[in-house]
Amino acid sequence: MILIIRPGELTVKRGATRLEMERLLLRAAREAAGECGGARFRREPGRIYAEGDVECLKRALSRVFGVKSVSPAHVVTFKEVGDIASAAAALWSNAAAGRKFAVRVHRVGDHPFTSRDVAAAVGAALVAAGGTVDLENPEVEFFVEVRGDKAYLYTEVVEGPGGLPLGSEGKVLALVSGGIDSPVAAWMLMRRGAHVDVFHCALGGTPTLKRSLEVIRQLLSWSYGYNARVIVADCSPVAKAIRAKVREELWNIAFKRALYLAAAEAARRVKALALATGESLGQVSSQTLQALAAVEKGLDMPVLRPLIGMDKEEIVQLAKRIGTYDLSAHMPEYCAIFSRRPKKWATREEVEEIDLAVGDVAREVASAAKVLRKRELADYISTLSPPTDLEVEEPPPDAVVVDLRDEESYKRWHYPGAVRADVEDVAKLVDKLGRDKTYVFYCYSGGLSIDVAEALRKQGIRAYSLRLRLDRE
Ligand SMILES: Nc1ncnc2c1ncn2[C@@H]1O[C@H](COP(=O)(O)OP(=O)(O)OP(=O)(O)O)[C@@H](O)[C@H]1O
Repeated sequence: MILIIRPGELTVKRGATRLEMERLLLRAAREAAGECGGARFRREPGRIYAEGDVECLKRALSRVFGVKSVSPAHVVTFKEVGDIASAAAALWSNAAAGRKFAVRVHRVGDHPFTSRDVAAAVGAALVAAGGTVDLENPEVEFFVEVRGDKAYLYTEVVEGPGGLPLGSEGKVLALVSGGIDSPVAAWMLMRRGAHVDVFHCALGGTPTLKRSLEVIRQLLSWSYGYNARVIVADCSPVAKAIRAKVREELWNIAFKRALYLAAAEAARRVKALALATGESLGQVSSQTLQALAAVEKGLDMPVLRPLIGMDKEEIVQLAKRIGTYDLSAHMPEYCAIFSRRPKKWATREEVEEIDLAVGDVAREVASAAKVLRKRELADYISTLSPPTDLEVEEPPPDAVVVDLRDEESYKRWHYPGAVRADVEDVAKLVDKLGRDKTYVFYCYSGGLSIDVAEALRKQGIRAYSLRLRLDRE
């Protein structure tokens, strides 16, 4: 058995561009094949063949950008059409017996016979085995590709991602949050051949960071042929500056602006030519045209938004294909700078005001950010754990105990003296009750309360997570 790899768009390129793209495709294919213990590759015009663990190679190579499709195939060296028909009969008689089938033939090169001759000979052999020809509505399709003195026989065509080989375009820095959209945006640019590095702005605690990095790891499992960089910035100083210096109605826009400024700084560090985000027009209030125009004002590099015209459902479908959807959909969402009454746009003066308040701190968090490589990510994630003294069995005396569960659960039972708050309102609660108090949080499983407590600690507030194990009834 052998794997046929069909390159996509690069086959319309010519000359040096084509050669370079083929080289990049092969480099990516070699890395993908590494997951299967390696492979031997052979090139022919318009085709690549791989030999090795073909089932495994099928899965790995159908995830390589620039690949249109792959097929595991049997190779037959023939002298005449009859050899192809006998090989087909040996392989497919059982599959054809009692079923409607079609034989599809493709032929490249000079032969004393036509494609139709091959189809007729193979068809006759399979009819003899008990099958019926039905070219319009077959239950099973048999493919034969004749090239030179070889015929490739296969039944399966697995679609690849298409696009262009990674590295055939320049470098982009993608802003990836761990939510559903931004990994899809990054993937779409990878598919167009860009080398994509990732910028992540960490706002919560260790559980959120771990999950976001898992999303990024899954995204970068597609980055064959490029050891992408992941830039992780601790953005709690940005959140703190926004809360202290910016009017609440502008918080959302201020955060986005700070993100863009930080990412632009990081992009200069890694020599990326453009930023990319997962914004799509009108999806949420901060994604109006006016808000997008405001947050990118004066940036000295383009902001690419590959999802701009897509519906949420289309984005979700792609996220499922990429494998990030399940990880993204279960992210706990703690946001230190969530406003319930956000402005949908900002004037030039307001953007200038925001820049004064957060510009320096945004650039600082980017300069201080940790830069990891794709291949180090798994080890790095496994080393992450929240501060050891974050979880307590009992609240310290005089602590404010905060229940982060829903109202009904709170009514049924709550820790004696606890107040209830939605996670979005925690920061406001702390502002109201005082930043000098001690806070103890609990939720259903401990994930969210650890996250909230850790995020508050980064802002200089004494905070803990109560070790309670409560089931959501
Ligand atoms: N913490 C973060 N780190 C890096 N980039 C971020 C972060 N938060 C948001 N972004 C970027 O800003 C874009 C818009 O964010 P916003 O929260 O408005 O939208 P979203 O639809 O929730 O996006 P996503 O599903 O990607 O989180 C995201 O798609 C992403 O590119």
